[in-house]
Amino acid sequence: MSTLAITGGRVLLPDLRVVEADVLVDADAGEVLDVDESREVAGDDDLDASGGLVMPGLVNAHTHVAMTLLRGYADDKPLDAWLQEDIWPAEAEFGPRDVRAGADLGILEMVKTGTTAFADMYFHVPEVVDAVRESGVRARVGHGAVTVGKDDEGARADVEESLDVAREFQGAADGRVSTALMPHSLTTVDEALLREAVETAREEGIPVHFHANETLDEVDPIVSERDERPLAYADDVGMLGETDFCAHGVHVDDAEIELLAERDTAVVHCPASNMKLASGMAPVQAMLDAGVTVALGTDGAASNNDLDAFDELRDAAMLGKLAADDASAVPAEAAVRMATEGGADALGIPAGRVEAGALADLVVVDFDEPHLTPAHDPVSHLAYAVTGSDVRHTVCDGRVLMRDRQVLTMDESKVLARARDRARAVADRAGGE
Ligand SMILES: N[C@@H](CCSC[C@H]1O[C@@H](n2cnc3c(=O)[nH]cnc32)[C@H](O)[C@@H]1O)C(=O)O
Ligand SMILES: [Zn+2]
Repeated sequence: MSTLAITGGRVLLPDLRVVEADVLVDADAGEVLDVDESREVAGDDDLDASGGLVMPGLVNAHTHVAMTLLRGYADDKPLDAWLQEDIWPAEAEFGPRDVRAGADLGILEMVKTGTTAFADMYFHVPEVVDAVRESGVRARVGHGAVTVGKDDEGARADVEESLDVAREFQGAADGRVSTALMPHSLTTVDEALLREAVETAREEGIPVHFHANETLDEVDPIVSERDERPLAYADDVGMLGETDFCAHGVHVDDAEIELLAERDTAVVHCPASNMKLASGMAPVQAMLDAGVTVALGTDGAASNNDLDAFDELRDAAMLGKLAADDASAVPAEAAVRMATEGGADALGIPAGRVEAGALADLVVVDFDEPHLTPAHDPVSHLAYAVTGSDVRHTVCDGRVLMRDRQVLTMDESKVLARARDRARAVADRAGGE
């Protein structure tokens, strides 16, 4: 067994207490062996955490990672117009190599800003899997299926591709890749095809991930056509299981919140995307009060416009107060839990906590910075003052991916150059800016 010791720092424990301790990791099994307050650990390799805080790697539980190529491509529009007029025409120009370049760029950004696991809904998924494999991060991936605007054959093929991808890549990259059936949303996938695919997913034990109740433009037609709330429809289709997770949950009523809690279906809150597209404010404190598992997601880089999960943490704590009209809503501890164990729960991975037996998905945040001084309460800083650029080391599955801000598994300048070239060519083909 080879071991990694993370020494000299403080450690964020699962109960959110912060103690002086070293962390010993089994680098082969990718697991935390010990959190040692006596500071007597020694490992085959050592990461210096002095002046820093060892904490769980953040989980970005909803993104479209290759959309980094469209960062800043189209801003300042509502969801529907933004997707139809700008994003979908540009994405129609994406080939596999574009998705790979965008995925590499997004993963590089996430590793540098302390995210160790993410959920990704996109297309050309084999490219995303390769990017995950080579970079060393962890992800639950899926093919986003859309049937609107397609003929019967094309619609069925897209939904089948989503099932096929989920079957094929489950367990890839030494188990760091898991999968889900990913119907895009309740309004963009045909009902009969949706029911059939979800039934198959249930039989085969495949989780389901989808966009839900993001905007009123999406909720209102369902309510008027079906005379039921979107999540009642989703429940009837069978996509609110305990391994399932939906993104957004902005416009949910009390009965839908109850349903999510009863079914143990996680909601991925995406505050920056919801603000930028003016989608609305998710009732996060009400969901937490009802016992819903809430995770955090950046959504794609084109509606954020970065993949820094620490930004998301801060936005969640801020927007949660505004939504509840209560400054005590979504306190720092709740936001930190959403970004760590909430995300791990949504993705179904035993991470998000620094304790023996958990996955060794860890980051070290530098606290020796002007904007983090003094540190009366480190958890407050994590929610309100830390940014992704404060991350010193990133470890995933027991392997050091970034040491002293140097990413070891990717060639940073090459990734940036390739992404710039690919993004420019996509924009040219799409006739954009
Ligand atoms: N197979 C589909 C692709 C779906 S991938 C998932 C899609 O979600 C889109 N997307 C990104 N952000 C959001 C959002 O906030 N709400 C809904 N869709 C989004 C993204 O641009 C991407 O097209 C097709 O052939 O069109
Ligand atoms: Zn999305």
